[in-house]
Amino acid sequence: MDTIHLNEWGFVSNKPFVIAGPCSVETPQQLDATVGQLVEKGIQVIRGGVWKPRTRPNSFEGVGEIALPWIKDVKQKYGVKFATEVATPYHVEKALKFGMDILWVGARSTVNPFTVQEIANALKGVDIPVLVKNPVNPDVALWIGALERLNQAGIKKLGAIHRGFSNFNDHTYRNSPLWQIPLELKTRYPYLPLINDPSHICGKRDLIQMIAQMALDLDMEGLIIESHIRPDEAWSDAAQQVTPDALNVLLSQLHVPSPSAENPIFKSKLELIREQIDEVDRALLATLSQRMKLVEQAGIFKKENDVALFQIDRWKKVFQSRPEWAVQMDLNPDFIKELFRIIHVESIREQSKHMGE
Ligand SMILES: O=C(O)C(=O)C[C@]1(C(=O)O)C=C[C@@H](O)C=C1
Repeated sequence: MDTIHLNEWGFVSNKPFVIAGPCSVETPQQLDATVGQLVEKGIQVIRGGVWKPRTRPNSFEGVGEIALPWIKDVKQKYGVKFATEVATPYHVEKALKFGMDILWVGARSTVNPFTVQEIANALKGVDIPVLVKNPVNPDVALWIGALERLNQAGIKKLGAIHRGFSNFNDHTYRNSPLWQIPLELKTRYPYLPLINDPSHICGKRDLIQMIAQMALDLDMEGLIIESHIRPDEAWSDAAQQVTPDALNVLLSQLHVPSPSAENPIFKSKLELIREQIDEVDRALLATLSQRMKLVEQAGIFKKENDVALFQIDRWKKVFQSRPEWAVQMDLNPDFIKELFRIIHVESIREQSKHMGE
């Protein structure tokens, strides 16, 4: 993708790049008071939903385009940049007409290539930063596809927002963070700015600090956080919004690690540790290879005796004992469970190679 780095967007200097503001623009008074306080705390880029895609009908779906002149007014009054969500070409047209500075594509739009393409077409020839939220489902290809569509339409100031993924039974998060997905995106596109949205991941304000810190520890470039003058009275997402004061405290407590250290002592020590990791990984692979050879032998033996490959009783024992062993060795049992699940699939795949012989 042919993109322009965040530092060259013209208004981003600090790390993290912070976008804050209400979930929804509600009234001119709410907007003015919230933006006024945020500006006092040093926030220069405001977010605010005008059109809100809601899961259920009859929920508050944003005040709509009547908010656009209010936004124009606060932009002028406070000298801030403003970001909002667009989901249709009509939204794009209206947002551009009222001088919106940043647009974002929401998670429910990112899942639909037709919608993304329509938005991209409406943005042809426009030089505006566009941020693409991850799709609601953990599909990195769909996320990349949406970014590519916008990029091919000529949007170069492009960024991604990690807002978490829909889940069924996660009682901790509103949207599970599944950090491996944004990390995969970052691995493939290291220069694409990645902005974390702890408000939508958490769904409640007390976890925001922890998620925001995690995002910075993973070297994400920015944060988009919902802030409202009176969060409990907010017309949408009340539980996850924080006051501008609380936001200020939260931001001041965040620590921004440097992406890599130039200090030569640090570098040589890390190099030493990495050499040891290389050695251990080699031993790990040798052990895995040894295990696979035994599995292969077991497979041939089972085939000779016309016994099924999948041995449920044995497998249950393996699957139960390894996480127990893991605890004794200070390893996370859930990780080991997952690892052995993958190993078992590979064992069966390896053994089934011999089935036709
Ligand atoms: O014990 C066996 O029968 C094996 O083939 C080994 C193994 C394993 O990977 O541990 C593989 C497949 C079976 O379902 C159970 C266990």
